[in-house]
Amino acid sequence: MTKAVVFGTGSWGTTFAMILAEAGTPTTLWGRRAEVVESIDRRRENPEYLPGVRLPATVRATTDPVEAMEGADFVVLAVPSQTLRGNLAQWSPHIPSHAVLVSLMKGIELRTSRRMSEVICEVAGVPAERVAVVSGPNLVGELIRHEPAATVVASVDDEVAARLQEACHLPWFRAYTNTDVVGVELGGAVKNVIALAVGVAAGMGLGDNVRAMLMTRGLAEISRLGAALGADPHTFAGLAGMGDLVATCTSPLSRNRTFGENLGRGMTMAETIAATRQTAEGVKSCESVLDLARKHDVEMPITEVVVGVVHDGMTPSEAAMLLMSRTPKPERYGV
Ligand SMILES: NC(=O)C1=CN([C@@H]2O[C@H](COP(=O)(O)OP(=O)(O)OC[C@H]3O[C@@H](n4cnc5c(N)ncnc54)[C@H](O)[C@@H]3O)[C@@H](O)[C@H]2O)C=CC1
Ligand SMILES: O=C(CO)COP(=O)(O)O
Repeated sequence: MTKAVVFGTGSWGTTFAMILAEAGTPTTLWGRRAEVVESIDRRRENPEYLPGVRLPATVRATTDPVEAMEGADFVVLAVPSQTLRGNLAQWSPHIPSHAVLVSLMKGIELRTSRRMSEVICEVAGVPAERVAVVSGPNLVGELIRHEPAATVVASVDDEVAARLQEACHLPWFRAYTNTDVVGVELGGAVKNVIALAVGVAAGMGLGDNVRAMLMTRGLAEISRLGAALGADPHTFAGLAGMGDLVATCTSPLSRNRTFGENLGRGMTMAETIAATRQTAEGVKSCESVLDLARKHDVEMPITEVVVGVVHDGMTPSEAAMLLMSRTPKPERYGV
C-alpha cells in the first residue's frame, strides 16, 4: 500500500495529509511542536491551524522525522519556502531510497533564486525524476469544507506524476498531471507577488478595473519570466497559472492578498507582519522573483513596485503612479 509523510503541520500540510488519507494513502504528519503533534495524533485535530476539522484516522503525527519517513513512498514538503534548505539537509539522510519528494511550497529561495524543486534536488541529491510539485487554486479555507477544487501534480516523469495523482485524487479534489515543473512552480510563486499588489490596490479603495489590470498584466509578467526559463506557455493558462492567480487575487482567504490589503490601508510593515499569523510567501519571494527576473533580463514592473512597497518604503500611491506613468507600449511588448 502507498504511504506518505507530510513535513509541516501548518494549514496546507495538514489539509494535504487529510486529502491523501481520504484518497486511501495512509499519511504521517511531521511537526516541530509536541503539543500540535499530540493533538493531531490523539484528538485528530490541529487546533492551531484547522480548528474544528476532524482528520481521518489514517493520519498519524510525530515529531520524529526518522519514524515519520519509515516506508514512505511520498515525502511531501510543506514548510515555509525559506526554511526548506535547512530542514531538508537534516531530513535527507533518512529519506527512503525509492521515495518521491513532493513540494507543496509556493516560493523562490532568497539569495539563490532557486525554485523549490531545484532546492530539493540539490539538498537531497536526487534526480528531477524523483521530484514532484503540487500547485493550483487550493485555498485551504475552502478545501477543509470539502468544496470542489482542482490542482496540478507536476513531475518531469509523467509516471511519477500519475502515481501522485492516484494518491491524492478524490471525488471533490481533481488532480491533473503536467510535466512542466518550471511553469507550475513559477505560477504558484509569482501569483503571490501579484496578489500582494492586488491587495494593496484593494486596501487603497481601488476597484475592479485596477484588479483586472494587475491580474492580467501580472499574468504577462509570469508568462515572460516563464518563457525566459523554458516553461510551456500553456501552463500559465491552466490551473497553476491563471487558476491560482484568480483564486488568490480575489479571495479574502488569501494571506498574500490580505497582507497587501493591510499595507494599502495604511498599516506599517511592522503592524502588518504582527497581524499575519500564517505564511505569506510573496513577502519574501517578491525579492527572489525580482532577482530571478533580473538575472534573465525580464521586465517585471508590478513585482518591482511590490518589492518597493514591502521592502523599500515606497508608498502605495507612489507605486500606483510609477506603474501608470510607464511608457505606453503595445500589449504584447516583450512577450
Ligand atoms: N494555506 C494555503 O491555502 C496554501 C499554502 N500553500 C503553500 O504551502 C506552503 C506552506 O504554507 P502553509 O501550510 O499555508 O503555511 P502555515 O503558515 O499555515 O504553516 C507553516 C508550517 O511550517 C512550520 N514552520 C515554520 N517555520 C518553520 C521552520 N523554520 N522549520 C520547520 N517548520 C516551520 C509552522 O510551524 C507551520 O506548521 C507555502 O509555501 C504556501 O505558499 C499552497 C497552497 C495553498
Ligand atoms: O496558494 C494559495 C491558494 O492556492 C494560498 O494563497 P495564500 O498563501 O495567499 O493564502
